Amino acid sequence: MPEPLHDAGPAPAGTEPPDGGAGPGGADDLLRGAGVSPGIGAGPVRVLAGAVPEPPPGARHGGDAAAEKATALAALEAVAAELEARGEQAAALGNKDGQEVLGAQALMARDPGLADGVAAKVGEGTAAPRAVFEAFGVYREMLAGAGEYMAARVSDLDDIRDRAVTRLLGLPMPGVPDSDEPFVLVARDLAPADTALIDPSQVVAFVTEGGGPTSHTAILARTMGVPAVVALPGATGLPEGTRVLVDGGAGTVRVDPADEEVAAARGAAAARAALLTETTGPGATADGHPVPLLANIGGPRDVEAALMNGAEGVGLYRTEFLFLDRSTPPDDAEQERAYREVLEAFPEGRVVVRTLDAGADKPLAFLPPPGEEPNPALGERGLRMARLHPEVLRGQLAALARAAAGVSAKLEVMAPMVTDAAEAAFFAAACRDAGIERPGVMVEVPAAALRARDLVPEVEFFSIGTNDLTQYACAADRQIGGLAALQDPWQPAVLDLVAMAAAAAADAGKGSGVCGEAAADPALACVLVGVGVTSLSMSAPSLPPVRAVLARHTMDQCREAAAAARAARSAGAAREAARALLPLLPELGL
Ligand SMILES: C=C(OP(=O)(O)O)C(=O)O
Ligand SMILES: [Mg+2]
Repeated sequence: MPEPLHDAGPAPAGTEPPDGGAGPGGADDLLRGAGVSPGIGAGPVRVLAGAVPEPPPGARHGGDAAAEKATALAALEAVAAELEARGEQAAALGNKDGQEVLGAQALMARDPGLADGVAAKVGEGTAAPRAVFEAFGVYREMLAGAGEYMAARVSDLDDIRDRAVTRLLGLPMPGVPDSDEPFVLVARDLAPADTALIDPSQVVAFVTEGGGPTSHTAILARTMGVPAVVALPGATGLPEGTRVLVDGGAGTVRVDPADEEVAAARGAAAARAALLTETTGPGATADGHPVPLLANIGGPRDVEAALMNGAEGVGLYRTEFLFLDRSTPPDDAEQERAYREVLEAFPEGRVVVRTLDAGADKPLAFLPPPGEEPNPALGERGLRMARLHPEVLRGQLAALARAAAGVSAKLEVMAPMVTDAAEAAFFAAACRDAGIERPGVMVEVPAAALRARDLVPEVEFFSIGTNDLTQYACAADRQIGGLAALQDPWQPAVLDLVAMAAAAAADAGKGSGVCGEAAADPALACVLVGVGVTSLSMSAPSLPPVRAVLARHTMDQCREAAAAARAARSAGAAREAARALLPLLPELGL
């Protein structure tokens, strides 16, 4: 294995070395990945099954066509019934759209034309799994060629086909597994669609092989308050049902933990949580500089956690999270409802809504990229996608303006993936045309940070997205777990870019917040404040530790830590230099 060059980021993933003090069960039982959502979760492993293999072409059945046909049709009926049941589960979780999509899928599975196609293939001697696969193929081609809207339904069809083929081949079912007890969800990676139906009370932790600290899995886990470890090689090799103890702060997974170890870990987590509730009220440094602490949310269902953790408003409403599990564009009334519900939850507060960030790590079936993209993160996403579909942008802005009418919360709207002043001006004009007075932009492309002075006159505020800013500054795809050490916002280059954006905003008398995951690291939060950012937004469970740590440090301490971090030559050295100047909260392990 090559010598690691980057001392920053999580401990190298893998099994702890023999001298690592692995505790009961031996060294081999402690696995290490990157801890991305703190907390303790213990339970049996349930593995999210990977891709379903294509049944081999030319596979023939044994000669009893009638029995083979009955088997194939029974599999389709079982899939339809299962989809309906999942639809009811989704409805019980308040996800009516999910229920609609699943209901439509159940209808497709029962389509008489599809059954006829399967029967005809079986009649020709084709084995049931292959017959189902080929019969779906005919529909697939029809849909794919029937315009953009229908093409988006191909993935729904593929899902039904895969479920039926899986049953017929006797393989584990794709998608989030069912379980009659809370479990640890283990996966190669979690796609947005996989997570749409997760019931947070059933999943006690996430463990994935892929994904970096800013991947979708990490963000989702933090928002849900579920402990998570990503970038853990071989995680999906953990046998189904194995009991594990996940420490989402330390990034470890203990296999077959002793009961006392689970109890001790839970006790420590509870003590830590109790200590954190001692600092309350609006965010501020020890010497009274206000630093509004806002929440990152993905929809109305995250509001409760935001309020419970004392969010002063919303700093990033990721609107694309509302629509990840559907293949049709949301209608105006539906959007307005989802926005108004959040605005009403923060009377007099600030609510920053981001327009759809479709593409790359957040694909939306109803806004597919116009062509094949070898590098989706560098492709059509965010505002670029909105420029390709101006009617979608206009519809969203109009729904936002209507939602804000008559509510006391202050609506601000920002665009993702903005590169230059012309794009910022385009977006601000679209907002103002819709009656939105406070347009802003995310600064998450290095070009936008480098030329922040050109962008700032066009808008009312900046919100710095350190997840993408780090990805692009360090040329390290945030989806790739193996690059976790380079996806570290402590990289001095990233801190320099943040400082440039913050300075440009301050000189223009405007605010600049950070809404990337960097804001959730208490020490880095102090550094960001010292660098000049004026508010911090993060997933709700991260608010108490950041509030507590900020309250222990003066603005001067933050500035000194920031200067020391920026003077360092690596992410690890920057972290160390800053921490040496920040007493933090050692009693909390910070
Ligand atoms: C907040 C950000 O946006 P997202 O993670 O949704 O891309 C970011 O890039 O830092
Ligand atoms: Mg981003």
